[in-house]
Amino acid sequence: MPIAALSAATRDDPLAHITAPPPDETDQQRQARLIAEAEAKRISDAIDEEIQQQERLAKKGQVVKILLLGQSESGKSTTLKNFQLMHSPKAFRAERASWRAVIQLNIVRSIRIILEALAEHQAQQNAPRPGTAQGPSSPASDIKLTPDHLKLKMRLAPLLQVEEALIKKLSPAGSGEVEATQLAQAPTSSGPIGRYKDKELAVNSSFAWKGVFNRLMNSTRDSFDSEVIDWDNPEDPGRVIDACSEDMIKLWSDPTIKRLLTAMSIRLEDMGGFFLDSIERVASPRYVPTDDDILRARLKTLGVTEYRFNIKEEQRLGLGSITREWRIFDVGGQRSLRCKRIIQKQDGAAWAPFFDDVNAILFLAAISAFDQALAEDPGVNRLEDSVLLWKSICSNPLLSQTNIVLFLNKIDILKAKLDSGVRFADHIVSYGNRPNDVESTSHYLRRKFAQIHKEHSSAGRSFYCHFTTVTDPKSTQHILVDLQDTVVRKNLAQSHLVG
Ligand SMILES: Nc1nc2c(ncn2[C@@H]2O[C@H](COP(=O)(O)OP(=O)(O)OP(=O)(O)O)[C@@H](O)[C@H]2O)c(=O)[nH]1
Ligand SMILES: [Mg+2]
Repeated sequence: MPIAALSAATRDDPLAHITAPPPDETDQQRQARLIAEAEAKRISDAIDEEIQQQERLAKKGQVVKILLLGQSESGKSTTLKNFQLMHSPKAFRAERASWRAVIQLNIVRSIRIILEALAEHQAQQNAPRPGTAQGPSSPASDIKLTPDHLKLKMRLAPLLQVEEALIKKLSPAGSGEVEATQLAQAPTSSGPIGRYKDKELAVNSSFAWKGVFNRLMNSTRDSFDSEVIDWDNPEDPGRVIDACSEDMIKLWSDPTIKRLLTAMSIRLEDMGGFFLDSIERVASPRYVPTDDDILRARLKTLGVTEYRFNIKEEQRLGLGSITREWRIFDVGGQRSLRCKRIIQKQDGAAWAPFFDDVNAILFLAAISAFDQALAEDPGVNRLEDSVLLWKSICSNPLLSQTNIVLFLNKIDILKAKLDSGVRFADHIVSYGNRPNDVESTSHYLRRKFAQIHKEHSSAGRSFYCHFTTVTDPKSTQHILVDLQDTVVRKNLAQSHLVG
């Protein structure tokens, strides 16, 4: 056909030229051609739909859902940070500006606890009340504060105003996402263990607090962006913290104050967000948090947060390389929150869409907390509460098919506590006169948790348990790789893909 015979549009499209119907096509031929084309389209659409369906199914099989459970401060969010550090280190590091503010808040909280202890001691010295924790015969009663201590206390007072500024910074106006009020509450009279624990900054699930530093969060750069922190801003809380750093060091290293804190059973170094041993570095004007600092920072979770990672499995299980999406749900462990949630789950209500097809539960128990009370209920021993929670998870019929991996966490604090002379058997009477060392106590607890698992799990559920210090990224990441393997293997076995 001469080019001149084609329409302008067809001339521009060489394919149209090839597929165009013959110019001398009869009505019959045209009819047959249209039927053939319709049939070809039907087959092509069916193939497309089949491919899409396969993709959907494949995707479904490749999503792994993990639920982090355990009481408040057991280390759930810290475990999640380890996942982030492993699988999206850039995003993890891009949040450093936000964590800097949290760490500053953690420091102020530690100082506040000391200043409140000094005030309490001072009040007791001026007007001793018999029968209280600091009555005349208490271990603290012979500790005398000097005028220098009181001057130090006054010089550190501006730090308390910094607290307010930091909370404001971390709670964007009108977001409704952050419940920061708990930090400024008056101390309760629940004794040394529960006294200070309820004063914490807590964030809601959507992490709007990090939005303040959004530019940095979205950055793909691995370096710290000096645009995000206005180092020269006179309002930057870091300035007051820097100005107070020498006095903070003096306060924390003072032997009388150390003795007073011990006498009042306040072990700041065991609490989350403890940075007083690194004040010089952390309070320095251009401080940028390290990975370890972020893992040690404390920010309480409210609600549920979902994180997604793509995890590539290299040649494991002989199936070649495959990328799976992992969804990890971090649940606030404070008692009121978790009870409500679990009840809701048992009712099959609000949480069902999240958790019905969870592949594994990662349960954390802070076994160093054997001598501590719950912040939310000072009459309850933390370890006992953790064991009861473990029992309720193992025996929950809705979770009977879900694999559970147990992390007996905070081994480092357990060791430090026992080494400092705290006796395990004084709090866990059933321990009897076994050795007061980390090896014996941790294995004793492992057996307890295993026994409950055996008695309350459905038949055939395996017991997976690790001793962990999740603030140590190196050892934790080994364990998480192991966990990934276990979960994937179990998942495949349940889908009858492997034996
Ligand atoms: N030394 C030490 N500190 C730990 C360990 N695990 C967690 N922490 C610290 O304990 C604090 C509490 O940990 P989180 O991960 O916030 O606890 P959580 O279970 O998420 O607590 P909620 O959000 O209240 O449910 C943080 O400051 C952590 O850095 C550990 O193994 N050793
Ligand atoms: Mg948390």
